[in-house]
Amino acid sequence: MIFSRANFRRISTLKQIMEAKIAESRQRLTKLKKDHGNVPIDQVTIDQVVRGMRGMKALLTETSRLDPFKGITFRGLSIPECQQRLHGKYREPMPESMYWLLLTGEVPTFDQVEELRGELAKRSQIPAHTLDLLNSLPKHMHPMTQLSMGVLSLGAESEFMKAYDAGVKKSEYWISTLEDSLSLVAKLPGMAAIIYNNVYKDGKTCDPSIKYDLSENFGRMLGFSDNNFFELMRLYLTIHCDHEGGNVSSHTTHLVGSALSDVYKAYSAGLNGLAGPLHGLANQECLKWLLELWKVVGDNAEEDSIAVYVKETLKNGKVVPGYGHAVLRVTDPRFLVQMEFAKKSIDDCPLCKIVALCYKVIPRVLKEHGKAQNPYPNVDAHSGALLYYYGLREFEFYTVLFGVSRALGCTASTIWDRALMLPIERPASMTMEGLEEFAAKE
Ligand SMILES: CC(=O)SCCNC(=O)CCNC(=O)[C@H](O)C(C)(C)COP(=O)(O)OP(=O)(O)OC[C@H]1O[C@@H](n2cnc3c(N)ncnc32)[C@H](O)[C@@H]1OP(=O)(O)O
Ligand SMILES: O=C([O-])CC(=O)C(=O)O
Repeated sequence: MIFSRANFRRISTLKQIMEAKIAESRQRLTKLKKDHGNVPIDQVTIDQVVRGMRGMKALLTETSRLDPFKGITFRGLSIPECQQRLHGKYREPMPESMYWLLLTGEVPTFDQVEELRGELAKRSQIPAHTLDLLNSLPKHMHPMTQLSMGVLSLGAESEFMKAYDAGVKKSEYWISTLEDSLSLVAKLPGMAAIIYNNVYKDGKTCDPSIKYDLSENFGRMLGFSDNNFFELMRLYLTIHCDHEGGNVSSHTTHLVGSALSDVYKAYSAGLNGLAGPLHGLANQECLKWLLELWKVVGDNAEEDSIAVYVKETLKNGKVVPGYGHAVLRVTDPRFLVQMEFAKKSIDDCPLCKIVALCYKVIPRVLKEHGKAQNPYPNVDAHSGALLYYYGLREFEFYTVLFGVSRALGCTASTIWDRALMLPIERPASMTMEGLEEFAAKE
């Protein structure tokens, strides 16, 4: 069943709740700027300027917060708390509930999740020009390039650009940005499924149904029918959705959006950052690396043979994918929750066993190697093994799943950027000479 725009119904509750929250947050921000605008919160060092601004507090992001030792909280809720409070009638948390939480800061009621689920289903139809574009792309083009192009093309229907051209007031930009964001989030699973079926299957994709939630519809469009796979999708799509504002995909979306580009352009840019091997592409790289390791060490791998393989990777000047993090200094809770999922739901998965063994060995080897600030696994170290177990084995597609999920956080943040009327982002840069002058003064 395809849902037409004629069925379009405004999600009045979501908008009303957001309106009230936004009014309150605007007052808080105005007071903060007026009364405390000059309060220093950080000191910038030369090291931070030349080392990717690591740890520099420079962005306002409301949707989530990352603690180096505790990991991510989404609007104050940890991953286990999200599992307890956002699952609806399922075992794992629903991305629809997570989106409501990110947008409003509140855990939704059952009816509110239903309202959002229905609204997203209604908006899921992909415009003909985007379909034609996706169907015209060559199979050898990386799925992330295809997704980014598809998302960019959706901008032809941007409600924000129409509102901007019509001269809508700045204080109302968030409303059309919410419209665009809901449409983007709704269409992403279908676009991802089209890319998957075009590149790896016979090009045929089923339509989403109002009967199912976003995760089950997505799973079915990818050709799966196992309830455990749908549960994995729920978990995957919620835990990858946001990681505060400084990561490459979220920061890029924020930066491009700050120039008042529509959310399709901003998120397409964010996806291009997610497609880098040090960021989201690490999940594909990790599975590739694990499969090669598996070939070498076999089903009954020993810790020693894994250590030898890891040392070889390091000797060749490569990073161990799925390990290390720019902020985290402990094992990523997103890794742990996936490991828990494997223990609960999967009887015999040789790759998951290798992942568990790697978790014993790699931190020790990386510590000995002495370079990585964080020798522990991140989210990407486990996701591929689970997807592979359920039969989603085309690992070049994995980052597309990440992209479907990250849209929740990136669009929610863009709406809040507009709601709080944040200005264009424009930090200062320095020449080496300028830095040397500072150094000389010291
Ligand atoms: C969803 C996500 O984006 S999670 C991250 C996904 N990326 C990966 O898993 C790729 C592997 N990991 C890495 O490359 C890094 O740990 C990053 C990119 C995640 C973080 O980078 P940084 O903050 O610069 O890490 P850090 O400060 O620890 O780096 C110090 C040194 O250790 C090295 N290092 C860090 N992690 C690793 C690793 N997993 N394997 C080998 N070397 C590593 C860095 O390359 C760097 O080397 P250099 O001094 O020769 O340049
Ligand atoms: O926080 C980061 O830099 C990378 C990361 O784990 C994410 O974006 O999910």
